Amino acid sequence: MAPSALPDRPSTPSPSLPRPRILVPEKVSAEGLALLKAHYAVDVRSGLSPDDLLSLIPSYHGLIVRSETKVTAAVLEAGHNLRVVARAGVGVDNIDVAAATAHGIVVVNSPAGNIVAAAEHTIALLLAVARNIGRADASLKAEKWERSKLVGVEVGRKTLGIIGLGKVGMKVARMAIGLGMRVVALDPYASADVAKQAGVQLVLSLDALLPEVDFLTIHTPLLASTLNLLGEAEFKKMKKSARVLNVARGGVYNEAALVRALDEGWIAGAGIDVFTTEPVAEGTPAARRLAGHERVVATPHLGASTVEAQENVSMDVCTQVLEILRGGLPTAAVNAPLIMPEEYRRLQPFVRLIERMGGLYTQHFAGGRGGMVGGRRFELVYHGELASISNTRPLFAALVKGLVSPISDAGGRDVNIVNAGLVARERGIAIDERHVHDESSGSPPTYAGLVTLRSLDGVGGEQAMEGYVSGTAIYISKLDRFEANFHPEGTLLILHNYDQPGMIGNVGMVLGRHGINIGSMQVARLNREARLAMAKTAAGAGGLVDGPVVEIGEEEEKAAKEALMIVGVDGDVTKEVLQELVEDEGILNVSLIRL
Ligand SMILES: NC(=O)C1=CN([C@@H]2O[C@H](COP(=O)(O)OP(=O)(O)OC[C@H]3O[C@@H](n4cnc5c(N)ncnc54)[C@H](O)[C@@H]3O)[C@@H](O)[C@H]2O)C=CC1
Ligand SMILES: O=C(O)C(=O)COP(=O)(O)O
Repeated sequence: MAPSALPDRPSTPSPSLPRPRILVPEKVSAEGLALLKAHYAVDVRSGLSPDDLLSLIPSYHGLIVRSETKVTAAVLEAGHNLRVVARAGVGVDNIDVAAATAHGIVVVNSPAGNIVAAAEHTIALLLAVARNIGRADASLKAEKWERSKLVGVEVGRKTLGIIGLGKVGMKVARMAIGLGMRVVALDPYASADVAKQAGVQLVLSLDALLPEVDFLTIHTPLLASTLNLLGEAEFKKMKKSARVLNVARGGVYNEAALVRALDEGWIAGAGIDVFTTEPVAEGTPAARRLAGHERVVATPHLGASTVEAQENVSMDVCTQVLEILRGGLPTAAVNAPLIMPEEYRRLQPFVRLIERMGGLYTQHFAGGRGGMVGGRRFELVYHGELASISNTRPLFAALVKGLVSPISDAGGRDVNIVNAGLVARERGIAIDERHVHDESSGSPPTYAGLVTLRSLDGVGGEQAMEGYVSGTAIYISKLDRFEANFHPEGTLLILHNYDQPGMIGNVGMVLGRHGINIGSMQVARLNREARLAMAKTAAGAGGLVDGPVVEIGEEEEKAAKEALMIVGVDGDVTKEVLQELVEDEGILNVSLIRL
């Protein structure tokens, strides 16, 4: 997702708006931060206490953390400007994701940036535990020479058990097979085919796994279902010579039980990188005893701490933060519909188009009044290329965001793709989606994809709008009964007027008097169906419904010449300006649209 592929949003915020601010309370690699520093104010502040974080967070729009910062519900509540929390790594157990979702804050991570590092660290601990590397090093530094006390075991031809055969687990499996080990794994969600191809034997229960293994490693996330997955009963089922590893999360092995298993000799040793409470020195007695145990090789959560992994995760998350703060979509959102990078380029212009259509609906048809959007039923119809897209969740969410953003009073916080579904339900907005594959259905062949938005129970009958994407540019091609072709962008005045001489000049004069610059102007005329309907009504009035000669009265003639004037403006359009415009001869109404 190169920034150059981004649509036409400004690459830096407008100078009149305060620069968005990003807080980085942990060590995050400079490569990614440099990307952000070009656009935003980035404050790297390590060593913050939880109270410091709470008091600082209200002025930040983005927060980038690793595993040390606890992003609690209180922090998310206090961060009323926050739009994104980025985890420069994999595990998000230090972030209250549910609270972030409720507040409409996107949580992103780097799902693959550090898996090699984590797998290699696991292998490092495996060999260190097998060959007593930690004790040997300490002993030699204490000027001892204890060769006979430090005899190890080989890993080749031994059995490694893996719990959690995901990205890290699978990498560890391949490396272990490379070391000549037999690998057995337990993961109820793993693909049997993938496991088989990698030469890993899947088992179905802990009971089948534990008595078999010489080494055991866990690579699951910390979840309610994995907390204390192994306790005293499980350690007792293992061989006395077995050694266990943990480069996933503290708590999957019950720490007190593991200490007891080592003390009592139920197992022979452990290699531990992660603890229930970190840093360990300030942690629980069990965590401290584990780290200090002579049969344990302990490292201070170093699994992801390689130069390469830190560069990867930093680039991954900073690119997403940049994108989100520009109004774009993340590629690895933990709490939002996931858009794969290959889908991103294709969907992004449509997401923008549909969001703008929603904004246009609320501000033009509903006049910015929330009551006219809430409780409504909409139909979103995808034509052309768009009709073949099966994952339309981002498009659906974009419509909700567009409809609700202009009337959102959620403390000024933007509605985004994370909380859009929730917001729609709260406001009683229903959206039906329809895919129209028929090319002859009205989709002009040059359009990459056409979208129709209808309000099915709009006041005064059905209201419809059409838009399309060409390249990365977006256009509105129909607004109710009018054929248009304008970019739904910036500040627009949409004037509904009689199509008579002098209209453009008058509007120009009013705006000029108020120092408002016109950036673009377009006249949208009634579409064919509207003109035909008009003619039929007129003919009906004259009693000549299907007759060749249609007598059109003065009023009908005027109505047949209705048009929309779409004026792109720079500068502030006040209520007074709108009033003056609407008082102009020939203007039926005016709406001010900010997109
Ligand atoms: N120590 C460190 O610095 C690092 C730690 N990690 C941690 O490693 C863990 C794994 O990361 P990934 O492989 O990227 O995650 P992943 O999501 O790719 O894999 C996790 C696997 O665990 C499996 N699983 C879930 N519940 C299970 C259960 N009850 N029994 C058996 N299997 C279960 C899932 O099916 C999945 O295949 C995460 O907790 C992550 O935070 C990751 C990177 C660095
Ligand atoms: O990515 C993960 O899940 C990790 O545990 C890495 O943690 P860290 O970023 O090194 O604090």
